[in-house]
Amino acid sequence: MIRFEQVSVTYADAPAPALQAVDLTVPEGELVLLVGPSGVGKSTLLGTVSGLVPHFTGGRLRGRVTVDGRDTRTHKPRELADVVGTVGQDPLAHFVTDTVEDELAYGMESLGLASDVMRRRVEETLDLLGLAELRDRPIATLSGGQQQRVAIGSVLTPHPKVLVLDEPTSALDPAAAEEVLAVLQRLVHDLGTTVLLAEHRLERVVHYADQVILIPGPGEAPVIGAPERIMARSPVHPPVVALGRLAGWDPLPLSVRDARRRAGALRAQLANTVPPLASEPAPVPVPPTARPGTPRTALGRLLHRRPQPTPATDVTAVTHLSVLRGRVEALRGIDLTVTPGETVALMGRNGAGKSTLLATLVGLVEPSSGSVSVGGRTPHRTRPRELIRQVGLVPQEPRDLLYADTVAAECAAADADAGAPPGSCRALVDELLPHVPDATHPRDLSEGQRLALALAIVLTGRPPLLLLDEPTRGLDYAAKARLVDVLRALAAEGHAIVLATHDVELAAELARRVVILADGEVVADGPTPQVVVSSPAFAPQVAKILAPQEWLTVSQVARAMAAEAPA
Ligand SMILES: Nc1ncnc2c1ncn2[C@@H]1O[C@H](COP(=O)(O)OP(=O)(O)OP(=O)(O)O)[C@@H](O)[C@H]1O
Ligand SMILES: Nc1ncnc2c1ncn2[C@@H]1O[C@H](COP(=O)(O)OP(=O)(O)OP(=O)(O)O)[C@@H](O)[C@H]1O
Repeated sequence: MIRFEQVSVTYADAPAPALQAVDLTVPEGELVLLVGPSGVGKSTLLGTVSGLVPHFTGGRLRGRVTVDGRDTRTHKPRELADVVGTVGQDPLAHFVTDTVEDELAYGMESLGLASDVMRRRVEETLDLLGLAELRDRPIATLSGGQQQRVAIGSVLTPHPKVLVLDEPTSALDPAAAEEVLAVLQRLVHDLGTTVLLAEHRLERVVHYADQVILIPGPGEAPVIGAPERIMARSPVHPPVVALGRLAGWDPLPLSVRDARRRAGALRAQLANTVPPLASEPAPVPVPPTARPGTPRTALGRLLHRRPQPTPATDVTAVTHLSVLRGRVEALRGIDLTVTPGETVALMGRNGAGKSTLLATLVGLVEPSSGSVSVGGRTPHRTRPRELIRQVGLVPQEPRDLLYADTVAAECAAADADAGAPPGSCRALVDELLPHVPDATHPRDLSEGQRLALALAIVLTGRPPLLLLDEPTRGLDYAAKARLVDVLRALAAEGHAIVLATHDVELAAELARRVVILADGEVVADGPTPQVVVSSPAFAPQVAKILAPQEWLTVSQVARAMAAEAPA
């Protein structure tokens, strides 16, 4: 259905091709998963199928890509629209109408479908993706995950033969991600649709794939094959595969169910070992601003070189907080206290109120009742200049924080805003991610680079309370591990960290405490193992495989096995 013949793509002014020597075929009626580390050209490959590369991105495409026999270079994306449905990494940028229902109908209208067909498909899709209650809502008022569902729904309604999806579950809660993948699988099985999708969170998708395409590194030729065969050698792989490799399981399991069947011996081996703490060292009961002594980490030293802001009181406290957004009661009666050095994961389904809670802590949203105190101040009544020394938010879309034309200008502005010496923000960017060029427009950075820049800008103010909204969207496993190191270092320096996330693996790795929101209320709040191990939605893969034992991550198991091994 999709054929790549000797395809290479070189963007304007790029020193090397973003994609090289791609020669493969995606058969009709299969779900094919595209994997590889960040920046190897996955989005570029998907773009050549929908025609966005090179028609919209510029650059030079060599070789030939055909979809259902049509050459994507000679057909404009518009002329491929009846065959290919595409969801990009940033759905918000591609919405064309204002409300949910209109957006679902738009693609069909452009293709001139009969109105009774359109009506039926809109209803079907609203149900399929759990959007019925939101049908009249302006898209701009939806939560991140709700918007992503609309974007997926809008490409399903025209029933294209081919679906091309770039990280379609990145903003979805775990249950919604499973539902969307089940829908895609149904289209593949029942309608013979061909699906090509790129995803970083392989734990969510690999067991649905008929085949996997791996691009192992920049400029390297892709390989395609059965998921088990590719996962056995892939540098990016989900925890279930990492555990399988560690335990020497052959064949390698791809699903929790297969792994549980093989895990008897490992469970017995670990039965008498108490899982070491997966997360950061014990909380430091002193706020970062008042902490004496020499910081232990490079990042800590970097942060400490800067002038100390006024000492803040230690805790963040939210009491009986309720928030109204439009007519939606987004938060109801929330009580929450966060102490210095604590890392808290805020989880819950799409629309549960996580982003709203973070927005309230930085004063972007006013409580309708109850109170919020951050460093002794009430956020929405505090001047921004003063507040950035108490609390910083890295938003779900880091782009929302970036205004300047270059990385250098962003950093200079951040230094000035925070009253930090020139060069402070830039040094932080380098620490987080080397080789981010000064002169690049933030728009042209990769997802991971943009996140590093946003994080550095926020950290320049050295806020004792750091908030991150879905910080692992678009990050590969290596970048995620770096982010974990950085956040652990910050927690060790006494920063309090609250992260809203759907990434159960990140929460298991990083957070000592998990708070679960449902429909605007706190429904669970406790130590990570206790909250997540028995939860089908929020348990990480290792917990599901080794339950009822309370192991959360592969690194915990690896440490325990190493400690047991004879010297
Ligand atoms: N429009 C563009 N102009 C110039 N360079 C680009 C453009 N889009 C992507 N690139 C560069 O091409 C390379 C491949 O990018 P691409 O987005 O395809 O990678 P990816 O594998 O999808 O990465 P990620 O997993 O981070 O999304 C990167 O080095 C990127 O900076
Ligand atoms: N401006 C607004 N007007 C009306 N409703 C809104 C507005 N902003 C948010 N909401 C609603 O408030 C609820 C909470 O949204 P919020 O963004 O806090 O959820 P979330 O838990 O962060 O979701 P996600 O996981 O999808 O990011 C959702 O039902 C959302 O649709």
